Amino acid sequence: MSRYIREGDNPDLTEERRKASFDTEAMAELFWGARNLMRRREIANYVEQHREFDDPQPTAFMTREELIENATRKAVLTMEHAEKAIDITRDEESHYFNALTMGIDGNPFGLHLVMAIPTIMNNADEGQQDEWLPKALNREFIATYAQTEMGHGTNLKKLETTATYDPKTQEFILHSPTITSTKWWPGNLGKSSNYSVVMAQLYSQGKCYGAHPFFVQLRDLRTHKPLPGITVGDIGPKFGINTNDNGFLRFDQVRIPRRSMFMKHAKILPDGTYVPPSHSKLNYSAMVYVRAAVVSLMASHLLACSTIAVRYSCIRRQGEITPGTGEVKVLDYQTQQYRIFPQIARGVAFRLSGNYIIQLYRQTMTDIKNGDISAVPDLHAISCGLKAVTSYQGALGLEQCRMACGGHGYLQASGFPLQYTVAIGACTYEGENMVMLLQTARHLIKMAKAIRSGRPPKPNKVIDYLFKKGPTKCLIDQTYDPNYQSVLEAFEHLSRRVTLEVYDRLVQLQQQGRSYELAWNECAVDLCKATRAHVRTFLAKTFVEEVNKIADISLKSVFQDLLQLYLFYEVTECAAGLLEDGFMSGQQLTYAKKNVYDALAKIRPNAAAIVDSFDISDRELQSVLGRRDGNVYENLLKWAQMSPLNKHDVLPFHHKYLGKMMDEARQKSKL
Ligand SMILES: CCCCC/C=C\C/C=C\C/C=C\C/C=C\C/C=C/C(=O)SCCNC(=O)CCNC(=O)[C@H](O)C(C)(C)COP(=O)(O)OP(=O)(O)OC[C@H]1O[C@@H](n2cnc3c(N)ncnc32)[C@H](O)[C@@H]1OP(=O)(O)O
Ligand SMILES: Cc1cc2nc3c(=O)[nH]c(=O)nc-3n(C[C@H](O)[C@H](O)[C@H](O)COP(=O)(O)OP(=O)(O)OC[C@H]3O[C@@H](n4cnc5c(N)ncnc54)[C@H](O)[C@@H]3O)c2cc1C
Repeated sequence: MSRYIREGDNPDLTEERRKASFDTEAMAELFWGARNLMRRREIANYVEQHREFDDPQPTAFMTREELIENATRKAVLTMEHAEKAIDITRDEESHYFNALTMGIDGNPFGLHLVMAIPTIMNNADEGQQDEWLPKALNREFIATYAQTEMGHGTNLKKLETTATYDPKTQEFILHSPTITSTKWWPGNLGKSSNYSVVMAQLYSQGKCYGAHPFFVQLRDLRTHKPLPGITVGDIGPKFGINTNDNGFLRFDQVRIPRRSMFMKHAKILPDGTYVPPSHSKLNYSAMVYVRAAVVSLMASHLLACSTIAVRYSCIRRQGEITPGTGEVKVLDYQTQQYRIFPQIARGVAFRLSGNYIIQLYRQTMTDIKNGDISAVPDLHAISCGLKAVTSYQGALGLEQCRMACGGHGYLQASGFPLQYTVAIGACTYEGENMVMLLQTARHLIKMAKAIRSGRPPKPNKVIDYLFKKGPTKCLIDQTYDPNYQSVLEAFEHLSRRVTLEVYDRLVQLQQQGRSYELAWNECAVDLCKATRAHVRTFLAKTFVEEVNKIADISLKSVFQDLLQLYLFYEVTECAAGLLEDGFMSGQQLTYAKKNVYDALAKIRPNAAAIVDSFDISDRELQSVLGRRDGNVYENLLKWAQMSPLNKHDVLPFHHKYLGKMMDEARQKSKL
């Protein structure tokens, strides 16, 4: 019996769990890996046993100051408990523990862990690492990553903060020369951090060498007051992540020692001589890390929101399908399935590619340490495209889940506002999505040039297919092929065609006299399409490869249903492109649609068990609609009764305004 079934649960949800064709626990093991799943359970138990991690009230009812104080309290507790609760050397355990204890809306250590420590690990030289890393890991300071300025986020070449080297004192002078040079956005900068990685234009011997990272103390270690010459604060409430004190920062001729510059790659010698790095973008590795991590992060958001939507749709009865047979669970409507199940499938696809890209990141960082930088452009290209596509599709998917839950989906109690507002940040941070799509397109255009000139680069799993000659006509038909060769070939065909077409147009525009840059801008929409097609191909192939590795037949069959849905849903999404050149026929599109509908029907009886197997606890979901026990209605009422507005039957200012107005209106009407 499923470990998710307990006495007192909503019977509709129990009925769904009993219907499953597979063992939920075995599926959870397959999804997370046996060891990880066991550790997740142990960590979750640990947190449940320590009630001090509980929020004093739902965070939705807290003011911003209360939110930040609560997050800070829990962050300190988290660090105090970490060594007892988890193996701190295992990232998976840290991420899970942190998510359970601190939630997803931000915490004072967010940027310290995600960007500052990776920058120290990858950009500090040995001496600097010896000095900074133990203190960073030991929480002797909290650092953030200050790069974006009020005037520039994308175009790093135009950052205005300067770091001018003074050989006489062997110091850099940090300065913010204009209002637009104010650092703006860095997470945890406003109030929590006392150190920061600061990106500034490096000047030495009268020459500018471009943006470089510096490690800068911002606040006094004892009083926590900003150091002389430093102005720092919170940028105010935002669309979401209001638990995070995203900040602003200005420097007024602040002097820092020469060794504050990160010197693993580029260096300034004491006399001011600049030593360039082996690759000009090695200083950007923390950004590459977060871009890669976003893919898994989007998987987590999608799987959490589809868990909420599926569970709620199992207990929500509304309307009849066959008149007179009683109200159905809303999950029985095909439209509901069409809204929610593709989000599950995409979540799984993102999880699988997310694992791949993080491994590639780790391998590339190791290679760089050993002096091999050859994988840097490939990692950059695929991580930019994946970050952009998964954050965008993730955002759309979360919104579908919310809308699938009707009015209650619009409540903060649903958990959707928190998930959505956190998730959509990823469309912008770490490189705005259009900009990221265009970065991948740069790489694709190089590949197109190589194809046209008949000189393929050295073999590479991600782009090799571009150099293949695929079928000239789509081979999708009604026969079942577990390798989905014809679908993958269709995606490859679309990617290859769009890439080559936009390359040819770029060349043609230049032949007509446009500069490369102007031609590029005229082709930008299609360049983004090429990236999307390439990323779709990558996600799809990774999904197929991973499903083919599953040994257990009953579990494999569930994954195959999700894969079928994923692939044919993507075919329908890019149908215009496949039909445009006559590669796919209308009949084949009809087959694809039929495959989507068949997959929805196959997934339907397993849906509740599938989302259970993602093993997302109520503590993580923070959702009344997505509760494991399905007891939504009584808990919605309890939740509303906790609203601070309900502390008073009559609001203290009622008689001052509305009461007075109505009294006066009544008086007047009596006259
Ligand atoms: C369940 C799993 C949970 C896991 C949880 C784990 C971690 C948490 C994950 C998520 C984080 C959560 C919270 C954190 C939230 C927010 C943090 C946000 C932080 C930030 O936003 S920091 C600021 C980020 N800013 C940017 O991204 C700026 C974007 N701009 C750029 O990157 C670049 O300027 C540019 C647009 C890419 C262009 O670069 P530029 O310097 O102008 O160079 P060009 O001359 O145009 O290009 C030259 C050449 O270099 C290539 N290039 C560019 N960048 C890179 C790179 N990084 N690596 C390699 N190569 C690069 C470029 O493509 C060009 O190549 P060519 O060969 O074509 O010339
Ligand atoms: C939640 C959140 C957290 C953040 N955390 C941090 C942090 O910790 N540290 C930090 O340093 N920064 C942080 N940022 C800043 C973030 O990295 C930038 O906002 C982001 O890189 C985009 O830059 P921008 O805001 O200057 O947008 P702009 O570059 O001004 O972009 C505006 C619009 O112009 C378009 N555009 C710009 N350039 C191009 C181009 N070359 N081609 C085509 N279109 C273009 C974009 O599509 C975009 O829609 C954060 C931002 C957010 C929202």
